[in-house]
Amino acid sequence: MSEYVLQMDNISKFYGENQVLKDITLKIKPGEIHALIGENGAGKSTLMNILFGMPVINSTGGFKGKIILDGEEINISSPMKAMDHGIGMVHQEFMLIPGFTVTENIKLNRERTKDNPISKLLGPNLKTLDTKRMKVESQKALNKLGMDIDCYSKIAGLPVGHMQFVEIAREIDKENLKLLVFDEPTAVLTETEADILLKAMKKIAKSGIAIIFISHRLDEIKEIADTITILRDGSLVCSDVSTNFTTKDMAEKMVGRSLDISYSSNEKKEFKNDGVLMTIRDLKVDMPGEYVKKVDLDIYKGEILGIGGLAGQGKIGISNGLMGLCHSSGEVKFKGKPFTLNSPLYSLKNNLAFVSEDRRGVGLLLESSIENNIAMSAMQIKNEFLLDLKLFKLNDWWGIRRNSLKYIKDLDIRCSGPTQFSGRLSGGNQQKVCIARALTLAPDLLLVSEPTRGIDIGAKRLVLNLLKDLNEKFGLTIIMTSSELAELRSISHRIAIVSEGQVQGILHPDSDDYQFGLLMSGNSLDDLKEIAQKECEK
Ligand SMILES: Nc1ncnc2c1ncn2[C@@H]1O[C@H](COP(=O)(O)OP(=O)(O)OP(=O)(O)O)[C@@H](O)[C@H]1O
Repeated sequence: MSEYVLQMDNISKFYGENQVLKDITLKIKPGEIHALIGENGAGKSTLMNILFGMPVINSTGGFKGKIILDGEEINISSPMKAMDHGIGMVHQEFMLIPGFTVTENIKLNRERTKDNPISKLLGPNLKTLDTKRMKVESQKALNKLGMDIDCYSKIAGLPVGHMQFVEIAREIDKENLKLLVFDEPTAVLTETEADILLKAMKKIAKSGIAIIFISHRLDEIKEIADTITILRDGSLVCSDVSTNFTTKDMAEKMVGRSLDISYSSNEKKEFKNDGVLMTIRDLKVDMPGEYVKKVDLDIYKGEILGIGGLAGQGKIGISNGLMGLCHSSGEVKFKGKPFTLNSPLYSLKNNLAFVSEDRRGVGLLLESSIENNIAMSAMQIKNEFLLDLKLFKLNDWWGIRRNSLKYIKDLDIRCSGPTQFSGRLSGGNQQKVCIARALTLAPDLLLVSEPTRGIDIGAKRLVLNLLKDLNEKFGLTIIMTSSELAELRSISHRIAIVSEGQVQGILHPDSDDYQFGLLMSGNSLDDLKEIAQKECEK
């Protein structure tokens, strides 16, 4: 019996001329949580795609090196083969079928069936689906993760956090599972959900299943990983037990230079108040899992308004409602004029731009180039990057190229060039393309939802600094929704906390942690004052 459940020996991979993995060796013991970290584009997903036999590997010339499972060299030519070998993968982007229920997704291709009179007569192909048993088993898998999700709900419409748990439940429901790969599982989760997941991962590892854990959240890696392997530009930087790293060490080894990883609060959080840009009254948004029940807010011209709160409380719904992506009602005024809800086109034409938390669903054309993706909305909405030749219009390729090169540089989009397909970028770099597209619209109000999700620690700072610069230099008004309070605090002028579909209160970013915590758990500003008064009297 081998000491390692998995060995990947001397793995190298080229995409065309570009060598994205250089002689990587990875060794994983049973029951170990092995973190794989590196900047966006370092090669983590490619290494895991090789392990999982993803078609993109074979169709681009295969790879060099050996994969050894339980001491035996194996050939993983497809994801099906990987699953047969007991390798499971929770993908960075969801692989769920939206029109199917939670149970149907968990049990897909592994359905339980039972006999009926016809199947008894004519053979097992005519057996009936055993929905009851499938539901019980799916529920059990979800319970193991500490999640209470209705197994009969359709996937479409579930909050992204819940979708993530369904993906994981599907994997742990498999009987021969030996190794489970988590590719940024907490990127779409709130802090509370992430805590639940980390605990569940520890439980899964304790049962003897090895875990490869890819994450950009270094604190959680420090918390649960036994071993850490760091990749940089396709090369292995080091691999060691986690107790030998501090969070700062990890960050510096990832980027190859010393790095200040603390979020500094915005030095001067004063903005020039040029009046109200948008008033929102009695906003209701019908976003499943993120219902907005009654929101009243004033957005000041030139401010960065942070919106925080726990998952499922409605913070995500506000931007999706204003952008017309979910049915909403209420009275909204923009620049003093009534603003029409429920029309994405109207919102875009009226100079709102949105970077969605769901970059694949609402975001990118994956089979189109980076430069097209960046220019697309401005072409469609504002007729930009088009040469008007009276009878017809031509794409202004030079303008499109120049614009994309600017954002590739400003946002440090790691790519082979502006013509690379967006679908072939790493997840974090896709997020940067979404941001570039929104900025190309030169909006009056930019709504960004979880803008640094899936982005590495160096790039995170870059994106936040960019938002801050746009605000300070050009007076751009920004609404940033985020699950990370530290991130909200670092650039927002005010932070609205949403709980139970309502804004519970608006705090200054330097307010104490406990004040944010109390608002998040449904207390009002009056409750806060009362609690503070009682503390004083003690
Ligand atoms: N299908 C593809 N064709 C060409 N190049 C690709 C393809 N997929 C990935 N790449 C390139 O391979 C490199 C490694 O990408 P990979 O997705 O493995 O990075 P990553 O470390 O997982 O990044 P992230 O943290 O952003 O997910 C990147 O330069 C990327 O542009």
